[in-house]
Amino acid sequence: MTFDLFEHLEPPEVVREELAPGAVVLRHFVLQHTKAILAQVASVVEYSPFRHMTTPGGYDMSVAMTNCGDYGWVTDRQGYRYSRKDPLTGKPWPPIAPLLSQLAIEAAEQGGFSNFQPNVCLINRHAIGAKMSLHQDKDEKNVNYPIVSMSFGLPAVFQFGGLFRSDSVQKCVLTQGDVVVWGGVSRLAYHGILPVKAGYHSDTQDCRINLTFRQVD
Ligand SMILES: O=C(O)CCC(=O)C(=O)O
Ligand SMILES: [Fe+2]
Repeated sequence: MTFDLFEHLEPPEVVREELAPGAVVLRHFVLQHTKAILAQVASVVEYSPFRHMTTPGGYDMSVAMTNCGDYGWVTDRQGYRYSRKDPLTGKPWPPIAPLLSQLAIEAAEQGGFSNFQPNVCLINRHAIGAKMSLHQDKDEKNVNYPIVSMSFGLPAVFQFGGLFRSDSVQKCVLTQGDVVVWGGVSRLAYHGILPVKAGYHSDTQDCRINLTFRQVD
């Protein structure tokens, strides 16, 4: 018989924090699914391992990445793009598990976007010190769909700005189970992650895991 310590606990209360028009943080939205989601990440990683990709400018990214879905986001000296095949394995990326798509769709709905059918899940692993500089997610053919981002493990400071790199940014700490949804007039907002501070999390040890769901076409 399996015994789940948390089986009888009430799901945690979801707290909404509006960041900007079309952009919201849903605190704890996927917290109760952490173990199942991280198990799915582990099975993706077995098939398509984490790797440090190279930017078009020739720098290795500090964040290690992999993908699941019909396409995966990749970068190398040739540029940023979506690719049907994992360049490391030469094979298609593993599929997005139904639980992951379902939760991403529900989060998008809570964010006010009811038309979302994700076909890419980019998985980021931030070791201590890893960061993601301010950028726009703009490699998707269709930017009418939102981005849904789920965070696990070590906390990180998420920066969320405006449509220009020079716009001021809001900072918010994302912790395990938090989901950020941005779309509509905020879809092309600049955002990033400050270097992850040293720490230990019992579910992810010395790293942060982030999943961003996208519908690229
Ligand atoms: O790690 C995060 O919270 C954001 C990730 C991100 O912006 C991206 O993968 O494009
Ligand atoms: Fe991004």
